[in-house]
Amino acid sequence: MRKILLKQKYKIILFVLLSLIVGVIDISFALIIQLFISSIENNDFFIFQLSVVLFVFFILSNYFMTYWLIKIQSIIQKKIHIEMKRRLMDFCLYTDFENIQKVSIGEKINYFEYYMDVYEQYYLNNVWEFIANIFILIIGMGYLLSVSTLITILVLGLGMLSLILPIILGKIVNDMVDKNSKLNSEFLSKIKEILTGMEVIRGYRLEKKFSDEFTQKLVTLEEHTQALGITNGKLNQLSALFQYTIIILCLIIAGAGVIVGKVNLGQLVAVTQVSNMLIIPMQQIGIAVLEIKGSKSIREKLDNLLEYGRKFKHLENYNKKIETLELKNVSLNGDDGRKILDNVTLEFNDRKKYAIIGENGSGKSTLFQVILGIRKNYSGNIFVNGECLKERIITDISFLPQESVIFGKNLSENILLGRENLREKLDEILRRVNISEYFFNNKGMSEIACGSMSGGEKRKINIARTLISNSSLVLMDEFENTLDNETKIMIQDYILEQGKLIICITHNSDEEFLNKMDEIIYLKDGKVVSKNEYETRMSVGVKNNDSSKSGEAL
Ligand SMILES: Nc1ncnc2c1ncn2[C@@H]1O[C@H](COP(=O)(O)OP(=O)(O)OP(=O)(O)O)[C@@H](O)[C@H]1O
Repeated sequence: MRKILLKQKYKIILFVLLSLIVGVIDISFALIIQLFISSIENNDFFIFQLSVVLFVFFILSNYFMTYWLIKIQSIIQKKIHIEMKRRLMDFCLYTDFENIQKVSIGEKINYFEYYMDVYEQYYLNNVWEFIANIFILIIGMGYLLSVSTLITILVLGLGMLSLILPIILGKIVNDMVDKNSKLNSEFLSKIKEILTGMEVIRGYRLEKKFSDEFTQKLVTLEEHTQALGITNGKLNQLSALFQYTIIILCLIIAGAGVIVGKVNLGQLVAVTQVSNMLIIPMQQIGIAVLEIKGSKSIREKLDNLLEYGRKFKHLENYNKKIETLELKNVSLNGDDGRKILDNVTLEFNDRKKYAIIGENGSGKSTLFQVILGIRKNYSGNIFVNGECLKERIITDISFLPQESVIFGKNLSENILLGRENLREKLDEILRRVNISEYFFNNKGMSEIACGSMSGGEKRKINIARTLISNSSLVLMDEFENTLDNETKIMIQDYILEQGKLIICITHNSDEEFLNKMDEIIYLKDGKVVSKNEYETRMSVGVKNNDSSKSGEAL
C-alpha cells in the first residue's frame, strides 16, 4: 500500500503545501477581524477600508485554495482507488487457488466494498484531515501565544484532552470496525447462497426459512452498524462539550483581560475565533488518529491481498508447445494437513489420450489444478518438455472445468472468449458438439443468449470452448456430465480424433471409449495405484487396453 501512496508523492506534496496555505488563510480571518474591530475602536477609516478589502480577499482566496485542496485530494483518491481495486482483482485472478478457496464469497466482495470503504473513510480521509489540521493548529497556536500565554495553555490543555480521549477509546472502535467487516461478509455470503440456490430453495418451499435467515443477518449487521455509529456519535458529542467549554473559558479570560485593560476588543474577538478554530482541528486530529488506528487490521489484510496480487501476477508464462508433461513425486496437503495428492509420478506425451479414474475426493480435480498452475503449493516437480515448471505457468493449455461456466454473453462470445482467430472454426465445432440445431431457429450466434440454456446445452458450450482451441494440451474434467447419450458418443469420438495431448477425468465414459485411450490412470486417496489394486477396492469393471502402461504410471 505504501508503494501505491509513493506513486502519488508529488501530488501528496502539493496537497501538503495547499493545506499549509489554507491553514494560513483560515487563521488570517481572525487577524482581519482584529484589524476591523480595532479600526472601529480607533475611528480609523483607512484601516476600516483595508480590512473590508482583506475580507473580500479572504473570501476569494479561501474559496480558490479550498477548491484546489479538494480537487488534488480527489485526484489522489481516484488514482489510489483505481490502483487498489485493480490489484485486488489481480489477487483474485492470479493468486494461488488455496488462498481464494479459503475465503467466502462475501469476504471477496467485501474486499471491493467494505474494505475499500474502511480504507477510504477511516484511513485516507483521516490522513487528509490530519495533514490539513496540523497546519491550522501550529499557525493558530503561534497567534494565541502572541496574545496570551494563559489562553494558549488553556486551549492546549483542554484540546489535548479531546485529542487523547478518542485515542484511549480506540480499542473499542477498532474491535467494532473488525466485527462489522465480519458481519458484512456473512451477510453478503448469505445473499450469494440464496441467489445461487434459488431453485432448491423454491423447490423445497424454503422461501420463509431463507427469508428469515437473511433478515436475521441483515438485522445483526444493521444493529452493529448502528452501535458503531452511536459510539462515533458519543465521541463527537464529547468533543463538542470540550469545544463549548474552551470557547466559554476563553471568552471569560479574554473578557477579564479587556476589563483590566491588558487585551483590546479586537484581540478578544480574534482570540475567541482562533481558539474555536483550534479546538476543531485538535478534535479532528484525535478522531483521525482513532479512526486510522481503527482501520489497522483491515489495512493489514488489504496490504496482504495487494502484495499477493503483485507477486502472483509475475509468474512467468511458458509458451512453448507441450511435447511431454511429467509429474515427479508431486504431493499436496490440504489445510487440515491431509494429503490430497500423495507422491504422484506420471508422464504424459504429445498426441496421446489419457483417462483419470478415481472415486469422489481422490484428488483428480486437484491434480488438474496443479497442472494448470492455479495451485502452486505442492512439493515435488512438474516438468514440461524436460523443463521445470516452478514459478511458471503453461499457456498452451485448454481446460474444461467440472461445472459449466457461462459468462452471460452470447453463444459465440462464450465459446471464443475473445480468441477471434478461432472464429472460422465455430461452425465446425458447433456441429461436433451437437449444438447446430440453434441455427435452425434462424438466429445468428451472436443473438443467442446463454444464460437460460439447459445444463446439457451449457455443457456443450463449455466443451466447444475447450476443443476449439489450438492448444497442444487439453484437460477435461468430467466432460460427460449432463450430456445426453448421443452427444456423449459424438464428443468421445471427437476427443479420440484430436491430434493433441488430452487428459480426461471421467466417471461415466463408455468402456469402448476408455479402451481406446492410450492409458488409464487410477487415483485412490491422492495416490496413483495399479488397475488391479483399484479394482479390488472399487470393483470397477473397466478394462485397460494395456495394463503394463498403467503400471508405468506408478
Ligand atoms: N484446500 C483444501 N483443504 C483441505 N482439503 C481440500 C482442499 N482442497 C481440496 N480438498 C479435499 O481434497 C480432496 C480431493 O478433491 P478433488 O476435488 O481433487 O477430488 P476429485 O477426485 O476431483 O473428486 P470428484 O470426483 O468428486 O470431483 C477432497 O476430499 C477435498 O475435500
